[in-house]
Amino acid sequence: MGVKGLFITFEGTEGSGKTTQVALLAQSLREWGRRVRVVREPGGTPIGEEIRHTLKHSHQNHAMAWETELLLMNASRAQLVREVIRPALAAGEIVLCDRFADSTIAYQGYGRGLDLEMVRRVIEVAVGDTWPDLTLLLRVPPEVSAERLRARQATLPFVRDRMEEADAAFFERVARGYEAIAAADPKRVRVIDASGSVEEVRAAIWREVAPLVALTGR
Ligand SMILES: Nc1ncnc2c1ncn2[C@@H]1O[C@H](COP(=O)(O)OP(=O)(O)O)[C@@H](O)[C@H]1O
Ligand SMILES: Cc1cn([C@H]2C[C@H](O)[C@@H](COP(=O)(O)OP(=O)(O)O)O2)c(=O)[nH]c1=O
Repeated sequence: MGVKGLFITFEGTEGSGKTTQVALLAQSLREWGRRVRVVREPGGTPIGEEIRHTLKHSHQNHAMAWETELLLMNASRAQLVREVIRPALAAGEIVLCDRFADSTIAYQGYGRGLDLEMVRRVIEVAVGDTWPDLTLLLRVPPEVSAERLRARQATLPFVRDRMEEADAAFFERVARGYEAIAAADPKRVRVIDASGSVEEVRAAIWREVAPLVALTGR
């Protein structure tokens, strides 16, 4: 039997540890002999990275409409799905994506307050039936992610930069959105307690991923 591709996405608020855990999971899977492709959103292709730049720097004029933001996120996604994700899956690779469609539902839908049905229709144009096999939602209390971001000395996330009323309420709505997404689709979306050490979180993720990988070959 041939080895089948697997599409795994990572979701969660800024500073929840997604980028750290994507890299660690990629390492574990490669040690297991699987071919792994790591991508991030927005971005992940030359066109997508240009769009990311636009999204990141348009805060300078505070002019971007939320619908524009929605469409740009999904323009980047449409390109990534067709240029990278589908070919990689067809070749039997495991694709790990640092944020995907659920980010749009959480940020543009719940966070910005755009109509959820409209948001879903736009996402559908971008992804078609290329939906993740598994989504790991890294859940941390807001004070933990804030502390991690301070430790990273991160520049503020660009969505927050562009938000004129950069308030905690926006991020509370995003977190609530993620909870609703997880509750609505518990089979695909697995909530990971990401407040522990890097190794603890890594082990919790591996417990979810290993059985799935074993099922898809090798
Ligand atoms: N479990 C953890 N405990 C403590 N610090 C962490 C943990 N996971 C990640 N970090 C650190 O927190 C910061 C944010 O992590 P990162 O992986 O970039 O998160 P995200 O991609 O979700 O924004 C980084 O400096 C990272 O080294
Ligand atoms: C993919 C995606 C990201 N975003 C936002 C979430 C983040 O604030 C930002 C991505 O910035 P990034 O620096 O990659 O965030 P992180 O540190 O969490 O990985 O874009 C959306 O609002 N909608 C989307 O569909």
